[in-house]
Amino acid sequence: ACSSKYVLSQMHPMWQGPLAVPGGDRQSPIDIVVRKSVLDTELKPLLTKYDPQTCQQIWNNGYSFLVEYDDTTDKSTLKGGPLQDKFRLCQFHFHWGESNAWGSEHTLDRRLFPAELHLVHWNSDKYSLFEEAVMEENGLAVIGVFLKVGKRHEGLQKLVDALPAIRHKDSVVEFTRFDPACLLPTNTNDYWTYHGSLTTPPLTESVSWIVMKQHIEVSHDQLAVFRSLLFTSAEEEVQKSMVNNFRVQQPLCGRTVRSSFS
Ligand SMILES: NS(=O)(=O)c1ccc(C(=O)NCc2ccc(F)cc2)cc1
Ligand SMILES: [Zn+2]
Repeated sequence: ACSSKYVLSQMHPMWQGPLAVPGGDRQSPIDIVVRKSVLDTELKPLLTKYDPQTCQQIWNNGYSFLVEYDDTTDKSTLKGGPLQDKFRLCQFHFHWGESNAWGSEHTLDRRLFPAELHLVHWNSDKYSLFEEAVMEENGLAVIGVFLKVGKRHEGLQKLVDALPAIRHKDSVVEFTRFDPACLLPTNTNDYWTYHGSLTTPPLTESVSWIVMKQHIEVSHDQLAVFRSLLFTSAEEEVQKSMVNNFRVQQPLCGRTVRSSFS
C-alpha cells in the first residue's frame, strides 16, 4: 500500500466509503513494535505549559468530542521532545471502543487499549493558523496517551459530567478552566515518536506523533459515559452510539519509530 500512488483508506463506518489519500506513505495510526524502536539520545523531555484559562468549549463533532482551547496566543504550548519549534494547543479529544477490549488507535506490540487521548498542537513559530499548519510537513504535534480501565480519574470527571449535554452531533457547551496537564501520565519523559498523519479526514501527513509510554487510568463507568455519546444529530431518526471511532492501522512504509528511553 505504500508504493501505490493512492492509499485507499479502509471502508470505515465513520466515512461511508473508501477515501483516496495522495501520497500515503506516512499514515497513522500504526502498531509500535517496541523492540524495533530506535533510542535517540537527542530526544529531549516534553515541555508542556498549559493555561486552564484558555479552555473554551466542549463539543460533539460527530466523530469524537473535542475540548477546544483559545489558540490565538502562546498561553498553552508544547516544546521540547522531538520538536524544534513551539506548538500551540488547540484541542484534545479521544478515540474508544464499544467494549474495553479495544478502542485505541496506536498499539504497543499489537496490544490494544480501551481508549486513546490526543492532544493536538500546531507550529506557531512557523504558521499563524491551525488550518495553515495542518497542510505542512512540520505543522502539527499530537501527544497520544493510552487509557486503561482501573481507578477513577478525578481530573477527568469534570469532563465526563459535561458529556450528557453534548450527546448529539454538533452540540456545544461552554467548558472552562480545565487543565489538560491533569490527563498526562506522571512520567512524560518516556515516549515514542514518528512522522505520521491525521487519523481522520483530510488525513494530511503533517503530524509529529508523540506516544507516551505510561498510560493513565480511568474507571469503567467514566468510559461508559463516552459510549453514551451519539454519532448522530438530534434530528436524525436512527440514533447511533459513538463507539469504535478509531482508524485501522496503516503500513509503516519503512519509517523508524524513535524512543526517548531504553
Ligand atoms: N485523530 S488526530 O489527532 O490525528 C486529528 C487531529 C485533528 C484533526 C482535525 O483538526 N480535523 C479537522 C480539520 C482538519 C484540517 C483542517 F484544515 C481543518 C480542520 C483530525 C484528526
Ligand atoms: Zn485523534
